[in-house]
Amino acid sequence: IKQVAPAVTIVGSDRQSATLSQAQAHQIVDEVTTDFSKAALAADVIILAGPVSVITANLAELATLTLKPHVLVTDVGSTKQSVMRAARPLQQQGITFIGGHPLAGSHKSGVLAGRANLFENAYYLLVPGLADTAAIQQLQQLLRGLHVKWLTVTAIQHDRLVSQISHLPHVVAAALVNQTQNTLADSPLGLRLAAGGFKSITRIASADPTMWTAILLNNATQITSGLQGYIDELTQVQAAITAKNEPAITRFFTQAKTTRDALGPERLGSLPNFYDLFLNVPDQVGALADVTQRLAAARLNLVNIHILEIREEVDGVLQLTFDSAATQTQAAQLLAAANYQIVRKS
Ligand SMILES: NC(=O)c1ccc[n+]([C@@H]2O[C@H](COP(=O)([O-])OP(=O)(O)OC[C@H]3O[C@@H](n4cnc5c(N)ncnc54)[C@H](O)[C@@H]3O)[C@@H](O)[C@H]2O)c1
Ligand SMILES: O=C(O)C(=O)C[C@]1(C(=O)O)C=C[C@@H](O)C=C1
Repeated sequence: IKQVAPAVTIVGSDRQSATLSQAQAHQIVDEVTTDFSKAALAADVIILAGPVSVITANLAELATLTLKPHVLVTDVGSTKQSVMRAARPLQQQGITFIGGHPLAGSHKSGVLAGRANLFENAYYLLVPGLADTAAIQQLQQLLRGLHVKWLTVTAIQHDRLVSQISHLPHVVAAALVNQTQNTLADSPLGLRLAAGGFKSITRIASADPTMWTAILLNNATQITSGLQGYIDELTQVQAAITAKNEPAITRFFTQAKTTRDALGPERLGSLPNFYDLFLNVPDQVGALADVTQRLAAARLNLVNIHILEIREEVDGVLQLTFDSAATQTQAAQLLAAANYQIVRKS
């Protein structure tokens, strides 16, 4: 919002004053307050961004206030049916509410984990409920700096899809970490041996427990049903291993590989027009700075930079994302000439 509409005054409200000071110090917000209702009464647009359980409580509180009649209320919560239910009393007063959910983010939380391009090219799901086209356009106009792909869904569709592609994976990652920790508790090396595979599948186990507890409680039916399907899948492969059923095991992996390969490499959102370069970087102080300085000196514009893996005393893999094939090629030539090993281009 700050980039595209600098004249808008953004008031940040949070229960933690340390969070508010950080947000203000980094000029993410103009004003701060721990008094939610005071901020709400003065607002033209309200974006609720606490854990889902806090969003539903916020909606109940908003219904007790006399808000500006033309206020637009929205949220960014990861579940939508309970949020839309909690918004009903507000809607009954004629206040516009649009459910929202940007489908991107990270396992990090806190105000400094955000960045201006966090949602670039990601899907941003909208559940308009009773909101009209003008209100949806107003929200999209305000958030145009996110450069997202808007998609309208119902709350039921939302919770079903997201339970499978986001909520279930978080449960699986956390369960795997806990089970590994328990199994290797008696081994001094234990988790220290965890290599790339374990780390890639469990990155999201580092996500915020408060946020995820709220999500599981607010999408319980869908998540428990997805979990049952997942348990069934595990039971089938367990039976195939016990029976030494080689074709069944190979089928299990082949089916998964075909589906996963079709998703393409990891990239921002899923727009195909990004060009990635994966290169090995030595585990040395300043390696990252050296790469970015070389690109900057050659005026090669980076869309994103992502450290995929840095293992102690071993090279790490850096994913550099460019917005054109020409920039990608120039960057590859420049870095190869500086003795960086290009692992792959995609
Ligand atoms: N992290 C992600 O990847 C992601 C992506 C899309 C949507 N979401 C959703 O966005 C919302 C925020 O997630 P986040 O990752 O930004 O979390 P976060 O922890 O970074 O931010 C949540 C903020 O809410 C504040 N808060 C908590 N309880 C509060 C209360 N009772 N009153 C006032 N403030 C309170 C916290 O102090 C914190 O500053 C959640 O609903 C989450 O489900 C998260
Ligand atoms: O990439 C991550 O770390 C995330 O967990 C982001 C993620 C997801 O599951 O994809 C998490 C929750 C949100 O509601 C949307 C996005």
